Amino acid sequence: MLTNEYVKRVYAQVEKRDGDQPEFLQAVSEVFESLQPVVEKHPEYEKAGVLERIVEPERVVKFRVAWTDDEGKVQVNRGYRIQFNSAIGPYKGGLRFHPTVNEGVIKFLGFEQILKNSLTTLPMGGGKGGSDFDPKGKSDAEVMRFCQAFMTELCRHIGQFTDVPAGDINVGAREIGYLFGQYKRIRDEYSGVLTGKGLEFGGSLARTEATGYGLCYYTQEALRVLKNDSFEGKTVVISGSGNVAIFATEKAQALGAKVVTASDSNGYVYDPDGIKLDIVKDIKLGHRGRIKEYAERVPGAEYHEGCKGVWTVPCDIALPCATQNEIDGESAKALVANGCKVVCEGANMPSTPEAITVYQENGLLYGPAKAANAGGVAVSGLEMSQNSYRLSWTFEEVDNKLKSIMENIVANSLAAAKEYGHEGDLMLGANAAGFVKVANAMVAQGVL
Ligand SMILES: NC(=O)C1=CN([C@@H]2O[C@H](COP(=O)(O)OP(=O)(O)OC[C@H]3O[C@@H](n4cnc5c(N)ncnc54)[C@H](OP(=O)(O)O)[C@@H]3O)[C@@H](O)[C@H]2O)C=CC1
Ligand SMILES: N=C(CCC(=O)O)C(=O)O
Repeated sequence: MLTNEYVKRVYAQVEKRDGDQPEFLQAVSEVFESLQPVVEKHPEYEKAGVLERIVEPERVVKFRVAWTDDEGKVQVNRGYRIQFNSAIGPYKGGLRFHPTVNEGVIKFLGFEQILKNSLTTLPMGGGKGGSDFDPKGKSDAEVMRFCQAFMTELCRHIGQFTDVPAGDINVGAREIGYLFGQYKRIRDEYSGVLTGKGLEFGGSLARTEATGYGLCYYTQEALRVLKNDSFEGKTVVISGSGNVAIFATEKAQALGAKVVTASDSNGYVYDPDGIKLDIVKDIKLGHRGRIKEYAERVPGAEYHEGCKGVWTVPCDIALPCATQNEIDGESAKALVANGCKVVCEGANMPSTPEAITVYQENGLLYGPAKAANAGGVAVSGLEMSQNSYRLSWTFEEVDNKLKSIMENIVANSLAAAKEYGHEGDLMLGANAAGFVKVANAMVAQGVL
């Protein structure tokens, strides 16, 4: 609940101005609740208007994307790039291609990205972009033509020292390659303007694995510090079967857990013997199939239509890795009833406020997305470092840096939580720790 007058006043402005953007309001509300003890301790932030400024993007770019499909029919989509905050570095954040994309969704993602990027301690500001383009069912040629049309406009606004996009939902290696090629063609510039690039043209080893691996490094460290426990012998429920889910599964299994689920937007599979990741990779990475196929290929595995049921599967640890608001209050209660003690978020904002309340009331270890899934953007930052050095580090070098960054995020979150009177609160600590660095930079740079 908001009680601090400054926080309440600014949030009321956001509600008035952006009332048609529910996901953005949800993201701001959670952060603002955490920041109340911070602004009370730092009156200089109110004097400098930091909250009023941090909730207003520095720039919103919205553009038409016209392209032709394989039948020669003209298609029109909307493109966005929201350059939210550059106080601590160039704008940095993913691109999402999904029919649900609108300005409010990109603003929630971009706002989360500001604090997430700060937590990595790397010099990256916050931004996000994407389009309502749906790659599902499109040919490679159609995806290429869309990406080329999208980048033809976007390239006016980005650059290695200005704004560095990367992947997110439905933007993977294929899309980044097409986007990179078009940027290079138009700007005649060979630079690290995107991350998640192919290894042949400046990509970083371990970037593909980074978000999922980082989620598990974060969870493992939080379990060690707070519960003197680990993944060893635990049953884990994971949602999604894309980039984050696949590599979270891989690392959780490597750390001794049994992962029993995977999902996509049609439904989920439950494998009591443990997910066979090679089969999931073949389905998803090999031929872009549906997760239903897993149950047809694996004896003993069950397929269930609809995604919500995944949260009724008994587990010790839940790692949501699909999309925002996939766990509501009812699903959170089901998790608790079935023994879940840990929820760490791989997806961005996958828990509703009601779900978070259930976690807190039942004493679950809750690792918020902006901290737990920061491994992806962290290795993106390391890709930018390698591009600047014009050299490549080994997988082990990058993976070791990633693990250290994620463990550091746990430590800094807990230190901030203690400083602001909420010892052990990983959500408040992450919001506070991420915010203070950005706020201090905004104060130092003047009112702009
Ligand atoms: N890629 C990255 O570097 C990072 C991603 N994230 C976040 O992680 C989450 C997953 O992203 P990523 O793995 O990259 O994306 P992918 O496109 O690789 O995978 C997304 C997965 O989530 C499922 N999904 C997407 N939308 C919905 C929906 N509305 N309902 C149910 N399932 C859905 C997809 O199923 P289907 O195939 O049927 O659509 C797919 O299995 C997102 O929240 C993203 O913002 C966070 C940090 C970094
Ligand atoms: N989609 C991402 C990754 C962003 C990036 O690597 O720039 C995220 O942090 O949500």
